[in-house]
Amino acid sequence: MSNLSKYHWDTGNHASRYLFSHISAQLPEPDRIALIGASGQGKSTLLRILALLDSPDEGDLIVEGVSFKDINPRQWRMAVTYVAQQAVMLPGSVEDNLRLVSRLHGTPYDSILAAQLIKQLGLDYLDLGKKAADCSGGEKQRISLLRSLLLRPRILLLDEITASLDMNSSQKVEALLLNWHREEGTSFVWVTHDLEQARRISSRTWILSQNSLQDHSSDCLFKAPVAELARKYIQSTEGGGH
Ligand SMILES: Nc1ncnc2c1ncn2[C@@H]1O[C@H](COP(=O)(O)OP(=O)(O)OP(=O)(O)O)[C@@H](O)[C@H]1O
Repeated sequence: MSNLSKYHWDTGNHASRYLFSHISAQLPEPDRIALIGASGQGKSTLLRILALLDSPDEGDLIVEGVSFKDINPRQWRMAVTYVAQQAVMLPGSVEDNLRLVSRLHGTPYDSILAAQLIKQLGLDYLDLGKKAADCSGGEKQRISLLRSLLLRPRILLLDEITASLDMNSSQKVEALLLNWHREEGTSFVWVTHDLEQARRISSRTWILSQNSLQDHSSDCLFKAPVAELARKYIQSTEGGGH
């Protein structure tokens, strides 16, 4: 992304007209990014823009040399896939939900991969014929992740996807995604409020704060004294974008 900006809904009520302003970052090679920042800084909005579910007001997004302006958004979303915090289940069974992705994109349904992922995510007890709407929040979250992985995107945008999971399920998701990154070369940008999780899953950490984006090596960032880290993390609340 290059010089990306999003204006506030209502510029009149804010010190700045920007939710975030002229932010840039590159993924020169497959990478693991944690995206952190105080509530309301625009992390979800940024992920939604990266997936073309919302539009930037300024700037450009480029994947493999192609600007978002020159590509069909559906094709873009096959390569850059957003996994929402509140998983949305489509009508029908769990299996209908998993098959939907291939139906939509005209690709064959990889039932072997689906079975592997179901197991790795600890969902093998689940009856695939069960109505997806009747699943628990944590089950829906994992089904929605699985649905996205079946697309084999280049970049996964993960919005607090372990927020409603117990520790054991959360660890399974982390292990699966780290392994997926290693084996498939998929990059991810993972929004989390859990700094320990950010440290475990990322090689770089982006901090969205005071309308701008800081890019840190996670190794260096998480070696910093806690007070320094907390200052970097929360300075956004001290009269930044709001
Ligand atoms: N153009 C805009 N698009 C999206 N959100 C906007 C816009 N202008 C202002 N906002 C406000 O900015 C905030 C951005 O919310 P968003 O969910 O992106 O933040 P977040 O950093 O993900 O927060 P949280 O950590 O609480 O999930 C919201 O309060 C929203 O109403």
